[in-house]
Amino acid sequence: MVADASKDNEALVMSSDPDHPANLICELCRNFYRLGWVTGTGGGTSIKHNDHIYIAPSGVQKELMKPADMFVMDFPTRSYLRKPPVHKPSQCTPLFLAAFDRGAGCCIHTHSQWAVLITLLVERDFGKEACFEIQHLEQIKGIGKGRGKVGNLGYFDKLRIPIIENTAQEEDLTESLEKAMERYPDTYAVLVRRHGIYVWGDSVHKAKAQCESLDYIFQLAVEMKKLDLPWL
Ligand SMILES: CSCCC(=O)C(=O)COP(=O)(O)O
Ligand SMILES: [Zn+2]
Repeated sequence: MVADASKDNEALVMSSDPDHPANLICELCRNFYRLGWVTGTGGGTSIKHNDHIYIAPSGVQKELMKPADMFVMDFPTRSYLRKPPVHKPSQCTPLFLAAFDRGAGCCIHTHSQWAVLITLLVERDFGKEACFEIQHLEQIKGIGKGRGKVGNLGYFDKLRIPIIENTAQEEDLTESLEKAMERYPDTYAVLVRRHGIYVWGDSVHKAKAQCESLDYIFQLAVEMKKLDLPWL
């Protein structure tokens, strides 16, 4: 039986376990705010736990969220089990779902300035999907080889992160994000020009570690560009 979303269903989000997804999203977003990843209500995080998707509200200060603010969706039916009446679910929801459809357990969306700068440094190639490419950095080992593949990239592997063009509304990014995921089946991230990045992983731990590794690489790549050092 599917629960009635109009009822509070507080039990779905109230837990003393710090690893409960509703608690984790709040804790992660507080930390991401300090990194400049979810500034001014932008960005966010969603977690899939078994058949439940935990989604933050839209347009709220992500570092101030409480577990009771969380939406809970039933993944197989895409119906809401819990809808806090004062909010709408994140506009990023269809993009998070695209990652969950491909086996992710957590998806992080940041507005990191390093990610945005990378999208400005990689030229738009009309008719072709733009892609950030870099090689020979130790931190590349922080990124998985791809869905269904064991282990992480090696020092001599090339890291490729596709870049899609921004749209007026976040939801309208879904189609191009899905196309980029199909074109780059091994990627765990997609950059959005002049906007930010979506990063996912099999687990919360992996999504967070990959997001941190990528942000480090993007910052380094921007500094390398300033010094005229090659990425490849
Ligand atoms: C200044 S934020 C603009 C919307 C956006 O890009 C975003 O990531 C936030 O979406 P949400 O609906 O989760 O607030
Ligand atoms: Zn955004």
